[in-house]
Amino acid sequence: MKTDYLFSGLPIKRVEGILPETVTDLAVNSRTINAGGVFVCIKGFTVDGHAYAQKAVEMGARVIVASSPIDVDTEKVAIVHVDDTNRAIALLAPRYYRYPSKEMTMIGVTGTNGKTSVSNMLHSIIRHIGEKSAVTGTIGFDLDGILYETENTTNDVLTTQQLIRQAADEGCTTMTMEVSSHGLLEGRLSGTEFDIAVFTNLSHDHLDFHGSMDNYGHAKGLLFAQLGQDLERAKFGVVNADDPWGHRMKEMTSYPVITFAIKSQADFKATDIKLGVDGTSFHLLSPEGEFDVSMSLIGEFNVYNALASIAALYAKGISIEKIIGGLAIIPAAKGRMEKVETNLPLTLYVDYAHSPDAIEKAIQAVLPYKDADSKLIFVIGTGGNRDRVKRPIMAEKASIADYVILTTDDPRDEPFESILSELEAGMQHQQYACIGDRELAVRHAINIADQGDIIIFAGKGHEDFQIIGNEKFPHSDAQIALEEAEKKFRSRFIKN
Ligand SMILES: CC(=O)N[C@H]1[C@@H](OP(=O)(O)OP(=O)(O)OC[C@H]2O[C@@H](n3ccc(=O)[nH]c3=O)[C@H](O)[C@@H]2O)O[C@H](CO)[C@@H](O)[C@@H]1O[C@H](C)C(=O)N[C@@H](C)C(=O)N[C@H](CCC(=O)O)C(=O)O
Ligand SMILES: Nc1ncnc2c1ncn2[C@@H]1O[C@H](COP(=O)(O)OP(=O)(O)OP(=O)(O)O)[C@@H](O)[C@H]1O
Repeated sequence: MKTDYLFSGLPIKRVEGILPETVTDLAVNSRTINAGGVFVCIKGFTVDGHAYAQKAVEMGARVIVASSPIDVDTEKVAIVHVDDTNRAIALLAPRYYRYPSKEMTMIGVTGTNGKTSVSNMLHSIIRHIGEKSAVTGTIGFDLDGILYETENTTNDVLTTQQLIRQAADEGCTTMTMEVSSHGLLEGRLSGTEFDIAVFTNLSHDHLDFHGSMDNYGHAKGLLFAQLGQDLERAKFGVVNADDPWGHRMKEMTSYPVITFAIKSQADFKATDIKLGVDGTSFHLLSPEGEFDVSMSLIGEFNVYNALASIAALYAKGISIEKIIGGLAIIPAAKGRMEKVETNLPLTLYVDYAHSPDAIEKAIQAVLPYKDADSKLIFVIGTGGNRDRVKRPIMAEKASIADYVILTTDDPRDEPFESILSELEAGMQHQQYACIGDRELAVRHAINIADQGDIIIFAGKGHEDFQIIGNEKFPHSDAQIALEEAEKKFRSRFIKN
């Protein structure tokens, strides 16, 4: 790319050395920059990228963008001095990738719970009707059926633009992105033009980062504010009218807002909801008339997720018949109330609930189907060195289950004892155990289970690791549970 073009529009304080005519890469990581590239030094939470400028030069960088003094040989490399490198990369990244979000319908999904579930519903339905689609989020980057690992739910601004470019070049008509409040506040979405912004709900989470619910809600609202003011373009907000924050989101955009709800008046409303053990059906009231909807996903929370998806795809211009045709056949997102296949006499679910509201919703999804003489066992852990205020509230919600096993979910550097005692403070009954080692906690759940019991392993979802210290160790709730259950139940209950 022509260097002049890349840097036009960037407020530059001064340039040292000679800028090359063209550059071949744009990077924020000295370890992966290609020769001939521009390295932007980012001050992170852990290290300062300015310390890696020399390494980037050794890798072949031709230009360094910096906001602090750096020690490199300006015979070999040009230094572009700016005030703020975070703002610089936010301007450079979309330009370098040629503003790719303008080439597709971009859908952003935000909210405390349901982002992954709704994003994957949208992606699956779009693919079902025969269009190419991409989605990024907690599970990774799914480029029309091929999954790539990513670091964050909402990636850094450079990765984001690179993934959008990949999706556009692949011919995707739509890209759906899970939008985290961290991502919005840190400007990771700069240069991403969304067409549809979806808000699922807001409840207690991440208060260690945001400080208050008001700040947290405001951060989510940035997605709606960032729809912009170019009212010539057809853009839409989609909000949950049953959530008090739905109205606040509506105030943050000038674009039309479509509402969905179960309890309140809304454009898309579910009535006559039938929650089954193997699926859900409801009657849909919509601006296009009434429809019967059925799907294999369980729990009332998935009715909300389905309504959000129907409203967003309606905003994109897809017919409601086609949308509900797709909904009828889609599987649960990986690790979201996902049933573990087994012919042993137990029902096992792996779930990603790690906020108080999600815990309550996950338990309520199965409680009605439990036999009177069987138990619902709930295994729940929380992360170390993160939001401590939510711990007792998580245990309080988990107490709806008959038996609760309190454990850890990425303890990091925090001792098991402090995590467990803060969880334990919220327990509402005595039927529980505290077991810090998650593997032992999963085995204990199987060992206290009787035939016919239901166990939900919550918090890890799709993840196949446990972070202890700074290291990721392989860990799968489903695999450990099946192994233990085979030992315990196979000989006892399965004849032949
Ligand atoms: C606290 C936080 O936001 N951390 C993010 C941040 O990491 P960091 O600031 O520690 O980065 P750093 O290691 O200091 O590096 C600074 C710079 O030096 C560069 N560097 C570093 C080393 C080197 O050898 N060479 C080099 O050039 C790095 O590439 C980077 O440009 O920048 C990284 C790259 O973009 C992110 O992956 C990382 O997210 C971490 C993994 C994280 O846990 N973030 C959480 C708080 C988060 O953002 N979560 C939300 C989801 C929340 C939800 O559940 O809803 C999310 O969107 O993921
Ligand atoms: N609409 C919803 N309302 C409340 N709880 C939900 C909803 N959808 C899913 N859940 C519960 O929350 C858990 C997490 O769901 P999901 O991964 O879709 O949310 P998320 O917003 O992507 O979460 P995260 O930000 O942690 O990745 C699920 O496993 C389920 O237990």
